[in-house]
Amino acid sequence: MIATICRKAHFNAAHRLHNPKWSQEKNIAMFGKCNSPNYHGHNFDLEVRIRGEVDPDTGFVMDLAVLGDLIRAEVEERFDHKNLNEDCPEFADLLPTTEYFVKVIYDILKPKLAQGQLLHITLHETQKNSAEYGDW
Ligand SMILES: Nc1nc2c(c(=O)[nH]1)N=C([C@H](O)[C@H](O)COP(=O)(O)OP(=O)(O)OP(=O)(O)O)CN2
Ligand SMILES: [Zn+2]
Repeated sequence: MIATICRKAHFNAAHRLHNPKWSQEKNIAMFGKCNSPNYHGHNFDLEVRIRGEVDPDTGFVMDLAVLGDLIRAEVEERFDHKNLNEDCPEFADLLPTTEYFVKVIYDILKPKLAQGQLLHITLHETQKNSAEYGDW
């Protein structure tokens, strides 16, 4: 039997949307207040979904407590209370948009999963804005 499990997490981070290849005028025209030079913060809500075979001995796709520990160690420790532009090498050459951030998190977690387990990430930047990336 195949099933999907979901673990939620939460962290805070600051960022600025700024494309260094563009003029200041073009950055402001595209990103508006998100281009503010002194950064701004978001309360990110993360949903990590794993789809795979249910182990008949445990009834688990994966132990959700173990998944929670993995998210804490690999995502929260790395990004919580960080300035994405300044503190995080993942964004040295990448705009810290929700679209890119959700793929960064996917790329961190995917190698940690067991063979055959599928991964789908939803990242809520605000209550209104989110992005998804994954194997389905
Ligand atoms: N496709 C994307 N668009 C935007 C992203 C993004 O990551 N992907 N990010 C932002 C900014 O980070 C911004 O901080 C959030 O924008 P906005 O929706 O304007 O924020 P508000 O919650 O203040 O929205 P209101 O409608 O003004 O309440 C922008 N776009
Ligand atoms: Zn923002």
